[in-house]
Amino acid sequence: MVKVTVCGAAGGIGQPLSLLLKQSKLIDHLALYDIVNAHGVAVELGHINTHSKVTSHEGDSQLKDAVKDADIVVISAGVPRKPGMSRDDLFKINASIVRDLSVAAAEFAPKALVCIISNPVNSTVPVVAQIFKKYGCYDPRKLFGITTLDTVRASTFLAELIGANPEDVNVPVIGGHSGVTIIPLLSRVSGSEKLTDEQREKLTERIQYAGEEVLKAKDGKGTATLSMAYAGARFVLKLIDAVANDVTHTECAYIDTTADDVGAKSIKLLAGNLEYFAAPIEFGKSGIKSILSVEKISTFEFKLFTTAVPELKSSILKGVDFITD
Ligand SMILES: NC(=O)c1ccc[n+]([C@@H]2O[C@H](COP(=O)([O-])OP(=O)(O)OC[C@H]3O[C@@H](n4cnc5c(N)ncnc54)[C@H](O)[C@@H]3O)[C@@H](O)[C@H]2O)c1
Ligand SMILES: O=C(O)C[C@H](O)C(=O)O
Repeated sequence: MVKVTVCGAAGGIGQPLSLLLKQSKLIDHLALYDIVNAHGVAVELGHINTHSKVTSHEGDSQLKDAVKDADIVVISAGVPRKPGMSRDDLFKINASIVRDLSVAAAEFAPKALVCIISNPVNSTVPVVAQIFKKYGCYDPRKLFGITTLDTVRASTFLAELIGANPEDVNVPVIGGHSGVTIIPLLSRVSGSEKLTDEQREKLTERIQYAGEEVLKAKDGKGTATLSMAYAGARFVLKLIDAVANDVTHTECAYIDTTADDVGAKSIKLLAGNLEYFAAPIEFGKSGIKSILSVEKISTFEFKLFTTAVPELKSSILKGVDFITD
C-alpha cells in the first residue's frame, strides 16, 4: 500500500504534479492537501481510470488525515515569486508554511520520505530537518530538496547548443537552487567539450537564471509550474518506484550532507562543512543510499563552486535558525 501526499495540491505546480502522479500504477492512495480548492482537484482527478484512489483534504483540521502514514510527502505549498523578488524574499511567508506542514508530517508520518519544492529550497530544507529533529524522528536519508528542474533545464539548453537529443543528455547540477548556487557540471557530459569558453559561460548563466526567464515571460503571473511539475514527477516517481519495488535510482537533489558520511567526503573536500548541498545521489526504499562523488570538476566549475559557498552557508543558517526550541 503506497500512499503519497501532495501539500499545495491545488496550486500551479500542485495540480499538474498530482495529475502526473495519478498516472502511476504504483500509488495506491494519492492524498491531496491544500488550504483551498483541494476538493475540486481531487474529484476531477478521481475520474481518471488509473489505479490510485484520490482523497481531498482542505484546511488545518484535515491535515492530519492527509499526511497520516504517508510513504512520501511532497510539499509545494507556498507563495511563488513576483517580478523583482528573489527566492530568498519568499522565506518570510514560505518558511512558516513549510514548518507547519512538516510538523504534521513529523507527527503523523514520521517515517515518510519528504520532498520539498517550496522556495527558497536552500533554506526550507533545513527548516524541515530542524522540525524532524525537534520531534525526534529525523533521518537525513529521507529528506530531499527537489532540484530536478535545474537538471532538466541544463540538459535541454546544452542539447540545443551541441545538437544532441535532449532526452540523451543528463547534466548533473550541484550546489543549491538559487542563482549562483546552481552549479551545472557541463564537463560531465560528452559533447560539451565542443563549447567555447564564451558559450560555456553564457549557458551556465542561462541555467542559473532560468527561473527568472520564466518569471519574466509569465509577466507577473507566476513562476515555473508545468516544467516544475514534470521535474517533480520525474523525481517523485523514481522515489515511488524505489519504495514499491525496492530498486535504486539516481538523481541530483539538495540533501543533508550527513546522509552518507562516505559520499559527503567529496563535498566536504570542496566545501568545508556545508550541512546541505545539491549532489548526485543514489536512493532506495529507505531514502539516500549514497552521495556520489563530486570531486572531478573543471577549473571553471570549481570557480562557480567557490562563488556559491557563502550564499549557501547563509541560506542554510537562515533555515536552521528559524526553528528555535
Ligand atoms: N524547487 C523548484 O525547482 C521550484 C520550481 C518552481 C516553483 N517552486 C516553488 O514552489 C512553490 C509553489 O509554487 P506555485 O507556482 O505552485 O504557487 P501557487 O501559488 O500556484 O500554489 C501554491 C499553493 O499552495 C497553497 N498553500 C498556501 N499555504 C498553504 C498551506 N499552509 N498548506 C497547504 N497549502 C498551502 C495555495 O493555496 C496554493 O494552492 C513556490 O514557493 C515556488 O517558488 C519551486
Ligand atoms: O524561479 C522561481 O522562483 C521558481 C523556481 O525556483 C524556478 O527555478 O523556476
